Amino acid sequence: MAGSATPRAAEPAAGESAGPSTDRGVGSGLVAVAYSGGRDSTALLHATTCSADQLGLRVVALHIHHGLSTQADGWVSHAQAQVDAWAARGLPVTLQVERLSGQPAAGESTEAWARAGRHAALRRMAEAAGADLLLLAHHRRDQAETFLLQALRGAGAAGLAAMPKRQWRHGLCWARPWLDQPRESVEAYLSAHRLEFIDDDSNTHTRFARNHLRQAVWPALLAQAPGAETALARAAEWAQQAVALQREMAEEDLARWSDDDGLRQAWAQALSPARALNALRAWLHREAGRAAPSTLVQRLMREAPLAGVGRWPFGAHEVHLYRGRLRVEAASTPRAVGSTSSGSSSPSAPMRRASSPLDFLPSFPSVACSAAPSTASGPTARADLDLSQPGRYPLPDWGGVLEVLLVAERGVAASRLSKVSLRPREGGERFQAHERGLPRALKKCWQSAGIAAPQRDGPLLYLGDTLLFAPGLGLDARCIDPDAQAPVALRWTRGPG
Ligand SMILES: Nc1ncnc2c1ncn2[C@@H]1O[C@H](COP(=O)(O)OP(=O)(O)OP(=O)(O)O)[C@@H](O)[C@H]1O
Repeated sequence: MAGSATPRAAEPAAGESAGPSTDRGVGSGLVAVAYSGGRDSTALLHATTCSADQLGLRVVALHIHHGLSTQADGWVSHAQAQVDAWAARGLPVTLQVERLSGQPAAGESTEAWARAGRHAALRRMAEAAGADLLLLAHHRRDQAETFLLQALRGAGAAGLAAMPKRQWRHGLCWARPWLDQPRESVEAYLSAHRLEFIDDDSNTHTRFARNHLRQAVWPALLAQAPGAETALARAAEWAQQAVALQREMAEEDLARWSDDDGLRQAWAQALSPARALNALRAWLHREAGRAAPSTLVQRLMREAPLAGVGRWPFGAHEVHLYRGRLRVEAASTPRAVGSTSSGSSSPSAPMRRASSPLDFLPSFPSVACSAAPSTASGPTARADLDLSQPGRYPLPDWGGVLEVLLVAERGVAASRLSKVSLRPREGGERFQAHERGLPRALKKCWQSAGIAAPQRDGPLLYLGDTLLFAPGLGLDARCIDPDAQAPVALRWTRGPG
């Protein structure tokens, strides 16, 4: 494309080996181009139209009027005049315009609102026109900027992957044929063809992060590191490859650990922490149709593997844990905040009725199973127990089952549990919920965690004289060993073992 009169840039769009996707788009005989009237999309529309002419295809230019700028009507007129002029010269191009209605909600960024509205409108218009290939004029600088902006927001691999070259969404292939092209090539093409374009005043408005980056940060960066654009765009490609791998891995793991009934709770124990996290994130996305906030993902990783039942808010949805499976369901009211870790049904968890408390038991793989100590003589007596092997420990005298579960983090070394004392509550005990917190009265901890009296009903576990575990609350943070080789956690469930 650079400086040449040949509309080479459109060739990738029409003939690039994008597999059946691109072939199908061109096969419909119609190519759609998202045309703002600005520098880049003017060049792309021209190049595509010239290529289409040679290939016997038609082009529809799609222009979105965002209703944000007082100049937007003028941009529509410019776009129409440009397309009419090319059509008058016999080029196979027409224009479609759609005006967005509404405005950003309170607190919503104008840029994000405009992007979402524009994308929805482009999709509608391409579909109505009968095109299944839509070209966007992003180039390498745009890709580098997107990577940088995502990095500054602390994005993960998916965000750093920036924009894909092509992507099928709802039967439409969104393609960016110039994503590898430097901005200078687009400029050279414009001047070689003496093309006129609109200079959008919002591009000089530093209110938007991207524009600020373009005007203030980018020139300084290029002065220091001339190869920054290429390097950042390449980094985005690495991230795309990482994301593709993550997807493949998640598909494999979810095929094994999830089905129509939800995600099996044992997924977290069965997979490595990074893989379990990846599968969870993909599953939440699949179930809710949108990415889950990382706070929720982290929380589920921490709490869901150990909870008996639970609910975690997720926007208009809730993640429910019931009978060893996680499910994403529509949020119900009143909403319970947080999860419960007891195996008994709690008043705040009105899920499907369970015929017995055992129905709430998740199906963790038990590595070992040992019986209650023969010395146990009732819930009021003290007893020692060897809990150094993961597994289920039915304690009929206490009216429930203790489980030792392998966990990825926030556990205690199993080897420390060869002599654990079981004691009834005597009053005055202090429990520490968080590593950075302080020990507080056990009763207060139960109250603030919303643990109802029946769920507290079980043995307190001690290592020597140090409180190790309390029913409904889990491990005392003072016993958690961040460097434990095979960390385990404990869970108490009332009901017959
Ligand atoms: N109002 C619009 N109508 C149709 N397509 C648009 C519109 N705004 C942007 N696009 C499409 O999205 C691409 C990226 O837009 P963006 O505003 O991020 O970049 P840009 O560098 O300002 O692009 P341009 O120079 O083409 O306006 C554009 O090149 C164009 O293909």
